[in-house]
Amino acid sequence: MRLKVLGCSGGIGGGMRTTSFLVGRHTLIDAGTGVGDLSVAELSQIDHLFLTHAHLDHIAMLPLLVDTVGAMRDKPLDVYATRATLDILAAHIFNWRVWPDFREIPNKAAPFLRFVPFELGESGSPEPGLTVTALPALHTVPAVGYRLDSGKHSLVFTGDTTVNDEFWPVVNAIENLKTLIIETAFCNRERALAEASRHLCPDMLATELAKLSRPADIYITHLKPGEIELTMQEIGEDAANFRPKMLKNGQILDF
Ligand SMILES: Nc1ncnc2c1ncn2[C@@H]1O[C@@H]2COP(=O)(O)O[C@H]2[C@H]1O
Repeated sequence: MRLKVLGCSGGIGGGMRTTSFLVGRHTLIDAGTGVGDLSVAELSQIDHLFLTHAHLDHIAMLPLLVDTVGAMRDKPLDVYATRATLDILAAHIFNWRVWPDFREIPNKAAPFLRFVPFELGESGSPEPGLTVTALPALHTVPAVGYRLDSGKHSLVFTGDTTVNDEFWPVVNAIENLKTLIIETAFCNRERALAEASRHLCPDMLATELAKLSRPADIYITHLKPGEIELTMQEIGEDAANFRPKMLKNGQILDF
């Protein structure tokens, strides 16, 4: 199975895109600004969107996606997230004020958009050769990470999270773990902000990675613009033995 990074930055500008991964041809993980780089034909092929949480940098393109391709498709776009996250989207985005409620357009019986509750620990298979499982995450709003299992290897994405002891036993039990994409939003100088906004800084990342008991290729995501180089330098110092690499926009990861 193939994952293409459409966006992995903690902000925008200068070619940066916020979080979205295309998995296979029909599945998205999060719908940040990177989704806008797909062609209309590619956008129309998206059948399944798994959201980690409701923050704007992870959902920004969902309203535009469904409006752009809805009429070209013969089935709804299914959005999988916890009930808590779906409730936030219903109340604050698809509320007819910020955006029309595409769960009722063109009609409730055959809508362009469908919400599918997908809770922590739940697994689903959106396309052949891909099983998605929701993993624990701790953020300022309800959040999950995801395990993507091709049957051969698993790739784990933390989503936005801070220090979380519940996450690591689940990851350590994944026998076919190949890749871990983990966030580090801020540099060490911004530790107070990392704690307030429930993210990680390099020092916290090192504490977290010490809980990983399996070998894995480790990629860093969600670096905030303006402190990318410093944060990666600090990661190189604080977590050197894990050889973390910076995840890049456009990068392809096979698993
Ligand atoms: N006190 C705060 N709590 C949460 N987020 C904050 C705060 N101050 C600034 N932010 C920013 O708001 C952003 C919301 O999205 P993120 O969680 O990616 O990252 C967060 C921070 O960059």
